[in-house]
Amino acid sequence: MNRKKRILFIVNPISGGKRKKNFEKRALEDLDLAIYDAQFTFTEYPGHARQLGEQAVTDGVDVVVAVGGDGTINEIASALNGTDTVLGIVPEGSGNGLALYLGIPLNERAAVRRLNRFEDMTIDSGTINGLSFFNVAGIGFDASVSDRFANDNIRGPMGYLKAVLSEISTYKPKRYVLDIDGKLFEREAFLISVANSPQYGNNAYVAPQASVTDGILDVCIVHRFPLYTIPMMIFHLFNKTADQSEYVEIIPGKQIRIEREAADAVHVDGEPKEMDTVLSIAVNPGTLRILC
Ligand SMILES: Nc1ncnc2c1ncn2[C@@H]1O[C@H](COP(=O)(O)OP(=O)(O)OP(=O)(O)O)[C@@H](O)[C@H]1O
Repeated sequence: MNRKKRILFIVNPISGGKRKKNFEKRALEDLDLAIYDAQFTFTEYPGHARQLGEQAVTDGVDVVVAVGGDGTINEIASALNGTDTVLGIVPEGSGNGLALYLGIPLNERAAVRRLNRFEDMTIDSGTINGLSFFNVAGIGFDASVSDRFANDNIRGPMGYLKAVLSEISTYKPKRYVLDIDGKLFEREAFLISVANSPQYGNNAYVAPQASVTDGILDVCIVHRFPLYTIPMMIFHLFNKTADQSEYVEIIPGKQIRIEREAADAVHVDGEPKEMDTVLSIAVNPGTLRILC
């Protein structure tokens, strides 16, 4: 008989603006305890999920479930990346980009029941100046929005809407020099996103053709656009047609170097990080096992 799999749920008590009290009790109603031995823990501070994930790998836990958004997933996936430990997701974030792309239900009970299938796939990851990302990393307007969102007290999709509206009228495009697999591009850009998976979250598709299993990152450059085109830009974003906009250029690549005018914020799966002028980005094919 197969031994039961050890599964650890790491719950972020602030993601998505939901406290997740009694998560353990609810999850145990839906988890198949014939296949899983379950444990639960809550994060207490930023960075804690990564530490708990590293400990779980050391302890030989089979599945570590991120109960949170893309930031929580990033921390745990960074700990599991390159190991045999499998990531599970119960989406409880504000954007839930990776979960939406993988078709993981946003309903908590349905997401827990999905874990019982134990169907896994192996996905690519990216690195940006040594930090791993699994969904999307970006600079320019993107990073300013995630910085503002992180410092605000409203989470959930409304928090993102507020951050976008506060930034959009004042944000000025900046100049960048990009080297994508040896080809040079000089661009003035509103934002540059480097996408492993196609959407930021909330079904906003920045790079509709991106795939987490193709060994390639999609570099999405959004050029300066007139303010009157904003409704059209938003339409493209939510209609999976960003690649058809005249203001958007998408270049696939594996090794990417971006030089900026100054050190500034970068977002890594939606979490703002301060980084140097030069950004070195690469794809790492097939590094993370994930339940889908
Ligand atoms: N106990 C805690 N107190 C404060 N912050 C925490 C705690 N635990 C984790 N965090 C931080 O919470 C932040 C937000 O988490 P997460 O990204 O999962 O949710 P979200 O931003 O609401 O959703 P999404 O990323 O899907 O938009 C992360 O930066 C994480 O490090």
